[in-house]
Amino acid sequence: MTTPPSKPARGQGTDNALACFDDIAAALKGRSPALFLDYDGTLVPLARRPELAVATPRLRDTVARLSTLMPVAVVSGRGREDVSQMLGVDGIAYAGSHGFDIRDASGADLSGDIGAPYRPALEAAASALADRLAPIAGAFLEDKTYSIAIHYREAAPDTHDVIRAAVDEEVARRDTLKRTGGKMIHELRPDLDWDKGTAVLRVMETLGLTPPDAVPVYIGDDETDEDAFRAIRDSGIGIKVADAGDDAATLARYRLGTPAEVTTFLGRLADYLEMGGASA
Ligand SMILES: O=P(O)(O)OC[C@H]1O[C@H](O[C@H]2O[C@H](CO)[C@@H](O)[C@H](O)[C@H]2O)[C@H](O)[C@@H](O)[C@@H]1O
Repeated sequence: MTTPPSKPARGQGTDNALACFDDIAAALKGRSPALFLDYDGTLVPLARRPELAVATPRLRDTVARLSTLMPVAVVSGRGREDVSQMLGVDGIAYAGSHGFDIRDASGADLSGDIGAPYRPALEAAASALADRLAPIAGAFLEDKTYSIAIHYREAAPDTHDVIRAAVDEEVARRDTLKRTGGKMIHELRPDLDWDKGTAVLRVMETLGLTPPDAVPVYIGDDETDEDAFRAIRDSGIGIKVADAGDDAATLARYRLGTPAEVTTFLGRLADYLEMGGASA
């Protein structure tokens, strides 16, 4: 009788990236790494509300240090300006609204107006949902220009079905939008084949970074980060932030347990690159 495979199968995501640092270093040897970082749940722990998820000075210093050693981009579901202010590191690329709004390290626009035609539908849906959810304590909307988050972390559990139903109804009324999920949020965004994976590839292409000479390293924790893990699966290194008890399947190859562990990993990567470890 064959034993059924244990749950984390797709990309594995079970090997700790710190424990396997030498393997990762070996994969970077003689190549040009580019670093892509999710924000919430990856660089900072999740908090009750978006504005409470603040970056530590140690994280900020480490990302700034890395930005002098290789291209760095933050790829977030947040609005681009919001996430750049929350992290507070200049001279790196920021992709906001799940990649619908990308600026490179010099501030040049890499996404064009791809999301602009969807803005009226997003506004109308946000307005309708704001009215419908107003009576539900703890539910609130976050407008990220090219996506709208509907937060329910602080709403009573017995309201979650009502919130989900309202979101689904407003999406169903607008065939240009779709709903995606997240950690205690629903997201409305343009119904386009465009996601964090597209954003990563766009940044790589713009920087002239072509695998296998270049190797993207992506660190993320959420279901929208799976799009990025998929995009770099054959060319790069995916690291999922999840504790040991999280057995959700992932396309990432490695795992880190917490945002604190991510900061430690990033510091170790900076040490390694500063010592010229990746040079051929
Ligand atoms: O792609 P990310 O950078 O990870 O952004 C994903 C969403 O993160 C934020 O929401 C999440 O973090 C909040 C603060 O910790 C938390 O309260 C919420 O429950 C989480 O879902 C952000 O507010 C969203 O806009 C992002 O899409």
